[in-house]
Amino acid sequence: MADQETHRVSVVVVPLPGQGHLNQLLHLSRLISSYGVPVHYVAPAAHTRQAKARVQGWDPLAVSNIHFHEFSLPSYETPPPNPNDPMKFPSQIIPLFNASLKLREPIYALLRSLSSTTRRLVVIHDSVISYVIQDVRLVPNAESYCFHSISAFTLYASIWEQEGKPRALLEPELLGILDYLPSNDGCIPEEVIEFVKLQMDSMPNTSSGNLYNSCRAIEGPFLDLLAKAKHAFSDRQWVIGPFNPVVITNEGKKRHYCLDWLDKQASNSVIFVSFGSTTTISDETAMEIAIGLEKSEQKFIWVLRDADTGAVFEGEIRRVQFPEGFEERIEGRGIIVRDWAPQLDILGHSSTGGFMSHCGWNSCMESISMGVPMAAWPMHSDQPRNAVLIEKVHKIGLLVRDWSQRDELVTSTAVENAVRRLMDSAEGKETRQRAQELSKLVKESVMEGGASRLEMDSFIAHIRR
Ligand SMILES: O=c1ccn([C@@H]2O[C@H](COP(=O)(O)OP(=O)(O)O[C@H]3O[C@H](CO)[C@@H](O)[C@H](O)[C@H]3O)[C@@H](O)[C@H]2O)c(=O)[nH]1
Repeated sequence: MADQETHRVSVVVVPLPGQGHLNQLLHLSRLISSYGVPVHYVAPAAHTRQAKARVQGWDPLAVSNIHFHEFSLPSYETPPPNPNDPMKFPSQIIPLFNASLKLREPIYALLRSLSSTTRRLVVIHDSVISYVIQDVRLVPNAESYCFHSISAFTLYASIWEQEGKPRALLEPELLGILDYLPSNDGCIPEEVIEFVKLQMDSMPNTSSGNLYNSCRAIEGPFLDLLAKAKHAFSDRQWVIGPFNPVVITNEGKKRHYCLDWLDKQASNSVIFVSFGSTTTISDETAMEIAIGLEKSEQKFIWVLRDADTGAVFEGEIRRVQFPEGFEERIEGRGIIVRDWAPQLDILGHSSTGGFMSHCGWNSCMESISMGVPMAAWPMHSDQPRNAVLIEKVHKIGLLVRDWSQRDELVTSTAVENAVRRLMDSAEGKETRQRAQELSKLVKESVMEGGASRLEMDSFIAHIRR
């Protein structure tokens, strides 16, 4: 797809420096660069390194037209996560988010210098870091697009609530879904609500459109509602997900040992248990998961790592004490990974038949793309609402624990039951079948002529106009 006219447009992407955000915009950079458009990826140095080291399914070093701009930040506190905090939001990274606001000036300087090298400068920024790109309005040939890192369903639900839950214009089926909305209590601390508000207030009122890492096959009705809703100062939208590759090529990359283990397991026989990059569970909960997995008698890969800190490559790996003899008893049946695991590769492996997840939006999109049904255990942020999309809307997962019971300990019996239901029951089989059907539609949507591919083509044509 090489382009003769790459000099006509350059793209700058600005993620929030957290894994779930860095990852999506790095995948999007790959998609845009595949049209021959140069992309400038802007983040603090450690977080650029993080994004590149962790991305799966392709090699960012092999793509010559993604340029990484690594900025330094003023020093900020990097406390460890607190496993016993009942609020599971990763408060330890708030100092990093606040320090990132200092990127406003260097980003403005970068935009000014790139502005003279291109006819049009396109800035794609995460909605929750709008503050740092607000000077885009001072760059005459620049225009900005807002990327939403969460599901359209969750975004629409919050707009609907802010508007006082109007019912008049909504189809009964959609109202039925919105009526399931779990409370936002316990999702996000006050400090982060204030941080997000600052970002919304900084959003350029000249924003040229909204970009979603979603797919009409997954969230069509909610994307239509968002197109009509007055938010983010623009009614233009492009729905171009999944950003993650749906076919994985890891040529040349060292293979993780758990993939070799998966090669030896039967199709759909392994449950993958992982709670993303922002959740730290208590020793007590880890103990319940251990006992539950053992009692379920199912094969598993369990990623037992603490959430990232603000200094992503520093900090100790916590070791949880397991029940006596646990690790010997599960040998051959289960693997515990204590560091970063190749989640996309694991979900794409034919032996993986279920995913116990916190329902971060990346995890949902990756699981849906790969056709893996979920056992939803939302922890914070948008996750309880994403779980509604998984469990109620598409019926491609079940709940480990309802959000209304978030203050109670999830027992080993609850874990065992969820694992058995998903991996070893008629209900689990039907759930997996639905997940595989949805995956097929999602994969088709990013192929030539598919809905997401056409919208991506249209976005590229629009920025090259
Ligand atoms: O050992 C690991 C752990 C995580 N991942 C990857 O890390 C990403 C995690 O992203 P996500 O599933 O979205 O979870 P969080 O890291 O918790 O993401 C934050 O950001 C998301 C996007 O805004 C939100 O939806 C979440 O609620 C929020 O917690 C995914 O791509 C995973 O594949 C790995 O590859 N290996």
